[in-house]
Amino acid sequence: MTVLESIIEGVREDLAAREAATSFDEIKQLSAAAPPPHDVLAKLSEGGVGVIAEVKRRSPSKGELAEIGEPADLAADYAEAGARVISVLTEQRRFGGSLADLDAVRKRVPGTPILRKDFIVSPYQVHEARAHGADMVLLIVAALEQNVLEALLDRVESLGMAALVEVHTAEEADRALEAGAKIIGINARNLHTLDVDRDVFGRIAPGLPPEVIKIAESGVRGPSDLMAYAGSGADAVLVGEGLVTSDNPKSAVNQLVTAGSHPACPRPSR
Ligand SMILES: O=P(O)(O)OC[C@@H](O)[C@@H](O)c1c[nH]c2ccccc12
Repeated sequence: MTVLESIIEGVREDLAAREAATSFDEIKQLSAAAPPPHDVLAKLSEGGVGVIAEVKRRSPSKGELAEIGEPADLAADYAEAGARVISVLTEQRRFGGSLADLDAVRKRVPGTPILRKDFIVSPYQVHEARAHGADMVLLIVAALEQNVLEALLDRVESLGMAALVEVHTAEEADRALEAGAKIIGINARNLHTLDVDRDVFGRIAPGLPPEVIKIAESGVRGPSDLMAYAGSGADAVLVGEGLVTSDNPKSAVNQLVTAGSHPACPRPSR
């Protein structure tokens, strides 16, 4: 079993427990009653290279990353420093996240779009994300059959949310396009082995249509990595570890935001 498969096994067990407590009909009603979602697509199209800053407590590759006191405080720092979207990991077993973290962040940064970062395998989780105030969810191509990917993408868009469709290979990128993805995240980390290869973005992104929003995920250590991804056509970078392990996450975000809006930074092609 690969790392991805074993994570998903745990996710399905935890999901079954939540489904037993709150029915699909109930979670649908809760999602319909939530305040309307932010327009993530517009936010990511603002020009320059944006920063998606992640609230990440631990990771399967590194274990405990940082003692994140209050995720809401961290998120407030990210937002004040100019992050366009805040990503909150809600997977519990490997990443130490929770829907409670999502709730806390939502409450603190009402004006900033939030990405629910989890291993989404069922429409239940999409409604759950919306019910807890998320504006965007992650859909990992490697984890989903094509028909399931397409059904989940439709579900996300029908709720007015955006999907970050994650790929790691050119074949997965073709599947993402086939499904109609508008925002594609190219993850430098292989979720089967956890190896990071920062060149993956530069190999795949130039082959994507210009209108697709391209996000470089993982392995960003600072402004020079952002500039390199920008040179290959990134609209935004998604950063976790480099921020939570920094002495000053707020200034780390600020440095990335400054680099992404600097005149010398290559512009996205759209
Ligand atoms: O901590 P990093 O290397 O900056 O990476 C952030 C983000 O890309 C990473 O957390 C991630 C990308 N895709 C995922 C899928 C599931 C869980 C986590 C992820």
